[in-house]
Amino acid sequence: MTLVADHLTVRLYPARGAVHAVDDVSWRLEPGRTLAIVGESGSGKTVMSLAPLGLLPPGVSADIGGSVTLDGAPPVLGSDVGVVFQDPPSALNPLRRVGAQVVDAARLPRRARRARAIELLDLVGLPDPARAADVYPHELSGGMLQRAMIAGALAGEPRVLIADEPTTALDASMQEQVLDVLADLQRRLGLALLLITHDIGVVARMADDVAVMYAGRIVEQGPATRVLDAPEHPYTQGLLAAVPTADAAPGTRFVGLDGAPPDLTTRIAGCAFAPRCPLAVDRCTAERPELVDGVSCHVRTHARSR
Ligand SMILES: Nc1ncnc2c1ncn2[C@@H]1O[C@H](COP(=O)(O)OP(=O)(O)OP(=O)(O)O)[C@@H](O)[C@H]1O
Repeated sequence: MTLVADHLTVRLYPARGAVHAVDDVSWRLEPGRTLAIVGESGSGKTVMSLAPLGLLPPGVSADIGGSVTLDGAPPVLGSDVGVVFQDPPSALNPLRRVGAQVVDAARLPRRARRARAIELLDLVGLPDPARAADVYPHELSGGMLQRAMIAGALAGEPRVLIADEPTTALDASMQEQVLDVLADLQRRLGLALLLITHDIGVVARMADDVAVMYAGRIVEQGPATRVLDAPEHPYTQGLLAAVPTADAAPGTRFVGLDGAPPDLTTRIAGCAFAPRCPLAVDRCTAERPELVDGVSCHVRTHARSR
């Protein structure tokens, strides 16, 4: 089952005004593959991934244009697509046992719930799953909790897992463990993984393909090896400039660039990166570049066509 975003646009309406959070992005995610979404904070990674499933920031409404479909139909949260959030302690209820929360997304009769929770906790490699099911969240380490969150995301037997910064809150050894669990599950269950990350090490280790977002748009997209080893968009080059990429360890984060991303309350006519771009020419501020062979840049496209 292939998850496809087709000209997806998301406009958010917080209490005042509108935010062009996602602006005409398209991608495909095949079973068993990992697509990493990278880009600075605020570039739209989370909204792009979650808004089509009805998951919006609190108090915000949205207009969604284009589509996200799984084999042609809108995906159902839980049973088609599971979501692993960034910060397990805040995503879990401290007053409910871990096992009960793990099976929230599964429609099961009461007496089957504990056994299923234990099965799921075992699937994600928790050493004593029966005990883990009966404890409260504060009794588990951060890494264990994140695994429990992954177990919960799998309760509805989804074909796709969206993981939003799944290792950011963890120390280095826990990060490795959680990535091992994700890679292992993917192999065993044939899951497709949409991985939102700031971490080049995570991209290098996990991703088949990468989409680089800037100001709600995809500026570069392609096989992870190509994008990491030979980035073409000036923004991707800037992101990767200061770090070794080939065998970056998990925990190696993208560096910030000088300057600030644009205000997304107004629609940008040209290339959103033009004001910060060392290569920008007049055309860049006037006309939005298309994504051509995986790169959305007038200067690159022009250079290639010569
Ligand atoms: N609650 C909100 N109210 C108003 N605007 C919001 C809200 N949440 C997100 N946005 C806007 O939507 C845009 C996309 O945000 P999003 O969270 O998807 O970015 P992100 O790339 O996932 O960032 P991060 O890496 O920090 O999670 C940003 O411009 C942000 O300001």
